[in-house]
Amino acid sequence: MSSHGPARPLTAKRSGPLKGEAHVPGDKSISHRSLILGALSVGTTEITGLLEGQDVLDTAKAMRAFGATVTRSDDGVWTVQGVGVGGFAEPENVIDCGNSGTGVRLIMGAMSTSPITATFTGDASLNGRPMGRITDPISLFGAQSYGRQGGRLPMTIVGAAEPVPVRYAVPMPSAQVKSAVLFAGLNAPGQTVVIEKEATRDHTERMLTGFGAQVSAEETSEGRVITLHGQPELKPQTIAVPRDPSSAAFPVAAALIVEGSDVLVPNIGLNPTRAGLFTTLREMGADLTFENERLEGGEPVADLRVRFSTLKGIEVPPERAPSMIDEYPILSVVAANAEGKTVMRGVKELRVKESDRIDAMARGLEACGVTIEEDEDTLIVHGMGPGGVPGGATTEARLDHRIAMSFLCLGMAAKNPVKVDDVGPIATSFPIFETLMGDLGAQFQRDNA
Ligand SMILES: O=C(O)C1=C[C@@H](OP(=O)(O)O)[C@@H](O)[C@H](O)C1
Ligand SMILES: C=C(OP(=O)(O)O)C(=O)O
Repeated sequence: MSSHGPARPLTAKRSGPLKGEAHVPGDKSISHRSLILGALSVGTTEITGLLEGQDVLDTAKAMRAFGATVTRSDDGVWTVQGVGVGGFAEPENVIDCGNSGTGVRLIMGAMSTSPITATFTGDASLNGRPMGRITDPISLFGAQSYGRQGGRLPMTIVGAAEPVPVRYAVPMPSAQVKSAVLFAGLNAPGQTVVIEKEATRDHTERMLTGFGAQVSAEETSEGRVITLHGQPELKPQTIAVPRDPSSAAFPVAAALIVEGSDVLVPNIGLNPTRAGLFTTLREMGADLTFENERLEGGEPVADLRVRFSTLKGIEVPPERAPSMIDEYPILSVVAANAEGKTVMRGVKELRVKESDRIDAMARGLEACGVTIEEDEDTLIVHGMGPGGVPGGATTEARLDHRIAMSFLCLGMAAKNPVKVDDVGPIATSFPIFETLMGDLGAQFQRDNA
């Protein structure tokens, strides 16, 4: 059972050319961080373009539970009146982060160095995901945690009353873990140091600097070493959230595989730690150009112009994985429509997302007639050429928005319709997906229609 109500199936049918502009919602990573850093500032932060998906709404609710005042105006401007670093109040009830790994992990980090106790839970997907990757480093600051077997939610965190600063090498490529440690370090005296072997998305570092914290990053033989000076007074900011490249990935991919398509996806954040998919698609031969490249709020932004293309399979360099980690499901759909095989290695982190994304994509693609090879850390898709995927199956979303959206895109180019058993989870990150794709020309059919 999901916690978002009864399952809502949707079928995607082979669609005519996709045409027009796709205005995708705000960046999910930056939206969570805007709310949390706003709550840790002294004064009022103003946010435009916030992603109003369920994941981010759950983080807004959590920030209220920790004592911040979070409001939305009728024209969609969000304000957060913060309580300052170390100012979190103890929540009166359980914090439900829904489907959001980013939400729960960043908030656990942020509260773990305050003398308060909070209990966290989520939906069936989130309650199955590993939290040891957060409880290990926060225990070094002095926090305690009590969760289910295997470090799973529901979990109670007892924040450190007298936190000490930490030096921590993140054992897996994870921006969530890095960010949780940095947020914990905010309320520890002295310098907290986080080391990452592979660079992951750097929104936390950029935004901490924007909010007035002293943060520096240095490339060394150990990897990227990030140093934060604890107990700053964070200054409220005015934030314009760029549009999410991970959401842009869906109309971009659909346009590449649906014959005759020509789509513009304006104002997309192209932070290099996020843009790996677009590099990969170009290597496959995609007609994808960046127009009007510019800087907005310190982040590179461009309009993406994409046209249907005949693509070839490639080997994706494993070191690129962190910069496109959420895009492998949709890349595997594009790969199924390319000529030759696409090899994706170094992707075992996909197994601990909202679902085991290697298994979810492999089983769904196989059901649609695509040949797959996989091991713990690898997914290989044998392409069937443009429009060559047979389709004609029902695929499982497994409470995972990106799996649901990927299979709908598959259906738009397949010979026979592809049904997704539950598209409810799409509302966590891309609530307007169905309308936006429909406006471009995607053919969807509801069960009762
Ligand atoms: O920090 C973030 O905002 C995110 C980091 C990534 O997770 P990991 O840190 O688990 O790789 C990504 O998958 C997630 O969608 C958002
Ligand atoms: C992995 C994702 O999100 P989270 O970890 O925040 O649930 C995602 O959005 O693809």
